[in-house]
Amino acid sequence: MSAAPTTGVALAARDLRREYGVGQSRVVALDGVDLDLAAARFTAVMGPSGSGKSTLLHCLAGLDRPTAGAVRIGDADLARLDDRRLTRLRRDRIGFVFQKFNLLPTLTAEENIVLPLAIAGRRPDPAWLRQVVAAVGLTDRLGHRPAELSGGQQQRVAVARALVTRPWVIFADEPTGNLDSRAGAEVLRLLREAVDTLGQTVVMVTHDPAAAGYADRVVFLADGRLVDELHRPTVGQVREALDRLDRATSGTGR
Ligand SMILES: Nc1ncnc2c1ncn2[C@@H]1O[C@H](COP(=O)(O)OP(=O)(O)OP(=O)(O)O)[C@@H](O)[C@H]1O
Repeated sequence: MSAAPTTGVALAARDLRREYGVGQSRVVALDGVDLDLAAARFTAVMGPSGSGKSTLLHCLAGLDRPTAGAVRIGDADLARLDDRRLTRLRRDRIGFVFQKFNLLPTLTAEENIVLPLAIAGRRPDPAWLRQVVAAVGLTDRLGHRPAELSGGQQQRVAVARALVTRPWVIFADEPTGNLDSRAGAEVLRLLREAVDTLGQTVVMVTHDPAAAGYADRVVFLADGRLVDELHRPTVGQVREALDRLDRATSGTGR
């Protein structure tokens, strides 16, 4: 497989649909989403509850298969991969940061960070590992287990774990949802720095306009469709766009 793209389009979705259930209980979670994400950019996905943000993230990241449509990440067309290849692509080429950190409690911070490499049977590149650990500010905490770290430090371990494989794309689902605003800001600065200094591509779902204010681009979903987007927005502009969306979707029953 090729190296992570740092220019051009890192990820492309075409006419993405995801339906759940059948008959009366059928729900159209994604209703024809087209999205190109530039490499080495930070994109935030926002929208009202139930608008399809998590479904979109899961389909883009190969955690869920869309009902129809295509997703390309780097040189891979996800629909063409069988389950084994998709699992390998997720392990080697995609980084994840979840709201609930998802660290293994019995492993130290360092062991958690290198876990994706250990699972893949690869050794960490010592210089890269040092750079990642220094970037997340955890050099003096590497021997601690998650329970001995603050929430913000645990999430920084999770960001380092996502960075260590040099993935094509890091997907972050509400990464600051469990953090106070100061720890949340540290994690967001870290993601921003990964984009600016390492050329990392990051996609983040968030409800928080302040978090979206760190992004290069914010796309807005409503009823499973992309309905608006902002480039390099201020937090105020994100709030205004969400207010517009609330007014436009109120009364639609979602
Ligand atoms: N496994 C599932 N089975 C049935 N319906 C589902 C399933 N997952 C999601 N949905 C439905 O699909 C729609 C989109 O859900 P999704 O979780 O993607 O929205 P969201 O924008 O992430 O919401 P939130 O902000 O509340 O997390 C919702 O109507 C939801 O009820």
